[in-house]
Amino acid sequence: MDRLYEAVEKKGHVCVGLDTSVDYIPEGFKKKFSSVYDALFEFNKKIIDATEDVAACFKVQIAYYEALGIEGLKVYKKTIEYAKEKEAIVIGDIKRSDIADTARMYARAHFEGDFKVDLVTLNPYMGVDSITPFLEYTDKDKGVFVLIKTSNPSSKDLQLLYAGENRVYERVYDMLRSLIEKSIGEYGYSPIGAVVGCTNSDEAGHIRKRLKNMFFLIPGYGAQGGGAKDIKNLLIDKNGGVVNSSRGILLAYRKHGDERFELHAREEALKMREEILNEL
Ligand SMILES: O=C(O)c1cc(=O)[nH]c(=O)n1[C@@H]1O[C@H](COP(=O)(O)O)[C@@H](O)[C@H]1O
Repeated sequence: MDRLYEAVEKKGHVCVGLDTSVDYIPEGFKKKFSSVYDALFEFNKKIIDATEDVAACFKVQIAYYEALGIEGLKVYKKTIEYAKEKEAIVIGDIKRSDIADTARMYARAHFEGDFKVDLVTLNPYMGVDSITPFLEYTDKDKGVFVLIKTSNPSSKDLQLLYAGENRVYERVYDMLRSLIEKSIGEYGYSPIGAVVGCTNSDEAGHIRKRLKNMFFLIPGYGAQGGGAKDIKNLLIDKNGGVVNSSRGILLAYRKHGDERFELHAREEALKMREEILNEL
């Protein structure tokens, strides 16, 4: 998390989401390759090349690759490796949750194995023992983002319910608090971060105050309606979070009526960075 904090200081708040659906690849570009998997990897490479100096990190959403089977997972692996070659910080958006022994295998798969990344997203629904196996890697420079208040409309179905005096998402924080407090890094953040969408403007200020020492992964920007104005209340002293945009960046070219996707992705990422900084 310290490295992510430093990346935000250096490059701004943008996290480029590589949720690359094959349908997002321009036809002209796709035609240059004999397989859809090559097209997918080359598309990701060009997006990484075009945005690496603007992006604090990349988030690779595994579902888009899993959906294509083994060959898709090879592209997931190669995409992570390519970003790592560029010394980028990579979040594996895997949203896992399972009993401790199984969680240990997920942790091994995504922190040590073929799909090795710096940070992963976790679903806290199964309780603290589904999270702790991942924390065995925090001394190896790894971290996690736990879903707290997500960006989707149905996040209110469970996360906003009261469990006693506090809402469920606050209880998730309370469940993690002692682990957070014993692992604070150089800039005041734990390797246990929080996913908090920027579509929750009513709760944003309260969430930021309540979730002490958690660095935020903030999705919902652009395609889901979140904007720069929604970010300010989720940050502290202009840092403390990265803001993800996936479709907004990958598909920026479609607004321009040409296929220069890397150029438009870069422009979109620059614009997003600027818009956020202007609000802070
Ligand atoms: O954990 C996430 O990244 C996540 C949490 C959340 O609350 N909402 C959310 O949209 N996401 C992810 O963030 C990305 C959003 O994509 P876009 O809406 O295209 O920018 C997708 O990869 C989602 O899976």
